[in-house]
Formats: sequence, C-alpha cells, structure tokens
Amino acid sequence: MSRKKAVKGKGGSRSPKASPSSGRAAKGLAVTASPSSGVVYPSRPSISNSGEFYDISFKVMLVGDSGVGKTCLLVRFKDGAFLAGSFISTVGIDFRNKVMTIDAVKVKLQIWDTAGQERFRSVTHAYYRDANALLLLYDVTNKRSFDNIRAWLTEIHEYAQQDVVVMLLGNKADSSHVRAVKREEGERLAKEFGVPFMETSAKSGLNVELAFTAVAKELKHRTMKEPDEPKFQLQQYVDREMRTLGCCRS
Ligand SMILES: Nc1nc2c(ncn2[C@@H]2O[C@H](COP(=O)(O)OP(=O)(O)OP(=O)(O)O)[C@@H](O)[C@H]2O)c(=O)[nH]1
Ligand SMILES: [Mg+2]
Repeated sequence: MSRKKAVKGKGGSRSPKASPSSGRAAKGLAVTASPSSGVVYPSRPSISNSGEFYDISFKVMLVGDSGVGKTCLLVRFKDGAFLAGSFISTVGIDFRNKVMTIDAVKVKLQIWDTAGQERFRSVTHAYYRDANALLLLYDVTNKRSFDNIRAWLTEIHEYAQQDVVVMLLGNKADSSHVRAVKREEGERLAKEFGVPFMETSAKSGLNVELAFTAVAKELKHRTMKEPDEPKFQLQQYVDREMRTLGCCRS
C-alpha cells in the first residue's frame, strides 16, 4: 500500500465512475446481472492487474475517522503484514485489488482506502455512489471514533447507494489494556442500525480475512443467487465462523 502523498492506487484505473465489472464466467453457474452489483458476462474473460482471472468484481470502501486503522486493515488483508511504527495519515484515496475464491467463483474486490481526515471528506463523497460495500471502522481504544459512527452512517445514507452492504468493525481489538469501547457497545449500535458487526485487529490479524470474505460472500450471493437458494445471512455467517474458529480467526 502506497502511504505516500498521492491519490494513486497500485491497481489501475482510479476513476470514481468505473462501474462494477465483469469477468470470466464461472462454469455452470446461473447468472443474474444487476446494474448496481457485480455483473457477469459469460463470454468476456477478465484479468486483474495482478494477472489473476476473476468472474465478478465489486468495489469496497473503507471509511471511518482518521487513525482507526483503515490502511493497516487493508495492508493486513492484502499483504498479511502490519504497518507498525509511526502513523502516516492517508491523503486523498488509494486502492488495492484482491481476488478471492468464494464458492468456486473468483470474486475481485477493488478496495478503496479513504482518508479519514475531515479535509478530504469531499473527495470521499465522490466515491460513495459506486461502492458496493462499505467497511465502517472505529477504534476500540478511541471513544470519539465510536461516537462519530452515527455521523458516518448519516453520511453513508446520504451519498451511497441504497442497497450498499455496510459492516461495522471495531478495530484494534488487540489493545485490551487501553480499550475504551466495549464489544457489547459495538454490538448494540450495529443492531440499532441493522448492520453486521465484528471486532478486528490489523495488528494480530483477528477477523480481518473474515470481514472481507463475509462481504464478498454477500455481494456474490446477491449477484448469482439461484431462485430457490435462501438469502445469505451475513451476520449469521460471521457469528458461525467466529464460533467455529473460537472467535479469533486471523
Ligand atoms: N494496536 C493496533 N494498532 C493499530 C491497528 N490498526 C492500526 N493501528 C495503528 O493505528 C495507527 C493508524 O492506522 P492507519 O491504518 O494508518 O489509520 P487510518 O484509519 O488509515 O487513518 P487515515 O489514513 O488518517 O484515515 C497506526 O499507528 C497503526 O499502526 C490495530 O489493529 N491494532
Ligand atoms: Mg489511512
């Protein structure tokens, strides 16, 4: 992840107008195309900038106050590393691509890392409308970042698509000695707004993969759901995975 002062990503085009794109068709899969979600065109193979084929592509945005760990979460997910040391605040917006295999379908996530600082808010607003999913972060050691979640949700409501997938993440869960927001408080707020929730740690890797996988599953199901297939239940999936893995999946 480039942390330098640039509005540039490593993954290719950075036009906010680029719509969810298509990829190589998954063999034998029924496809329903929707203009606002990842669309599959069976005859058109696509290849990501990293050289990987994919079937469907979605845009995911990381949002939340400055310092909550958005960049670190993305770096952990993409590179499996933690950016320790001094904090370099993101300037503008940046993105990285990752192709995941979800139920035998190659799902490309184009993940936009936004700047949490107030002065970049207008830049972020321009990107909301094309996002298929938003990961909204607060820092469990910073009460203010949690209190600001309501304002972030209002902003999301104002600028994002109506059917955008939103997930609330309480990051820095490794810092139990300086915790300022209880897990139950996060759960309560998420319930109030009807969004799925989990705690994560970019430092330890706790639930990082799970957060992105859950979002990718939800988006994939919305696009490729068979008529008789039940609706994917994101929070239930997350709860089940956390139980199975003793709540501490990395
Ligand atoms: N202990 C701990 N520290 C973290 C974690 N995630 C991020 N940090 C630290 O928090 C600081 C901010 O992290 P960033 O990822 O740069 O924050 P950001 O949300 O991208 O901030 P902006 O780019 O300004 O919006 C850095 O010093 C990180 O090392 C985490 O899970 N645990
Ligand atoms: Mg950042």
